[in-house]
Amino acid sequence: MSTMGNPANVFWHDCTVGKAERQKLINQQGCVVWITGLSGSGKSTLACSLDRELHSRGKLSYVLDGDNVRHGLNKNLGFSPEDRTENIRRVGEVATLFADAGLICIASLISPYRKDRDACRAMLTDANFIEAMLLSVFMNMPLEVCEGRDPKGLYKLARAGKIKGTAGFTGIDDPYEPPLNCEINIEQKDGVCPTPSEMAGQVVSYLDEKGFLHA
Ligand SMILES: Nc1ncnc2c1ncn2[C@@H]1O[C@H](COP(=O)(O)OS(=O)(=O)O)[C@@H](OP(=O)(O)O)[C@H]1O
Ligand SMILES: Nc1ncnc2c1ncn2[C@@H]1O[C@H](COP(=O)(O)OP(=O)(O)O)[C@@H](O)[C@H]1O
Repeated sequence: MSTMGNPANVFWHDCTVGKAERQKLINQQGCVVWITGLSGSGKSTLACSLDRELHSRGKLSYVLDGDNVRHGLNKNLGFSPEDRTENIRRVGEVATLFADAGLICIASLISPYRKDRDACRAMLTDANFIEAMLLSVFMNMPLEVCEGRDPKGLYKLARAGKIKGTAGFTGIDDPYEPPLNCEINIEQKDGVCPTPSEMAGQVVSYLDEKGFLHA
């Protein structure tokens, strides 16, 4: 099975209910909040906090978390560079469908390679709009902080050379390429990390300011 290009003899079929009508129905604009950062940087924490905050405001959102998606849709993928690229591509495609459905899709993945994140942004850039429908959030936490948290004990395993398979562990022996430009940068101030609700608040303010919270 080839994942490159479009299969032959396959044609696009449009339905009469369009994105604008769906958005009007739920009074919001479909988009993707893409959270990237090292393992332990707080991606899932922010994703859940943001999901809850949007829900409490009557906005429909859905979280695509790397760890969770790897239990189903992407269960055949590992952590080689090729597999990570395919992981991000598939989640990017699913997130694009959710955004087209009118939802605020929160994608939370390490997504370590710039070219893969750029490809997702390109999927979500509509020629009719100046701004992309993807809002990139960088969990800009130092490796020492992430490693200090180590809730799953994976950094410990990585340092001991016990991560199985051919792939390295991100930040230890596999690269993480920080975004060159992101819409939101979450970082510590005076050595203190913002709380989950402060981080979510930062994203909600941005979504509100850009008009995504109304049709
Ligand atoms: N080798 C290696 N490198 C990085 N991460 C690893 C690895 N092996 C397993 N894990 C666990 O997988 C979670 C990251 O999955 P992602 O789909 O977000 O990764 S990626 O975007 O494809 O790089 C990651 O979850 P988070 O800690 O939530 O980031 C880890 O729990
Ligand atoms: N803003 C925060 N302040 C303090 N601890 C946090 C914060 N965000 C996350 N954590 C803690 O850090 C650990 C890793 O968070 P998690 O959201 O699982 O990260 P990731 O999804 O990037 O691996 C968890 O134990 C979580 O409770």
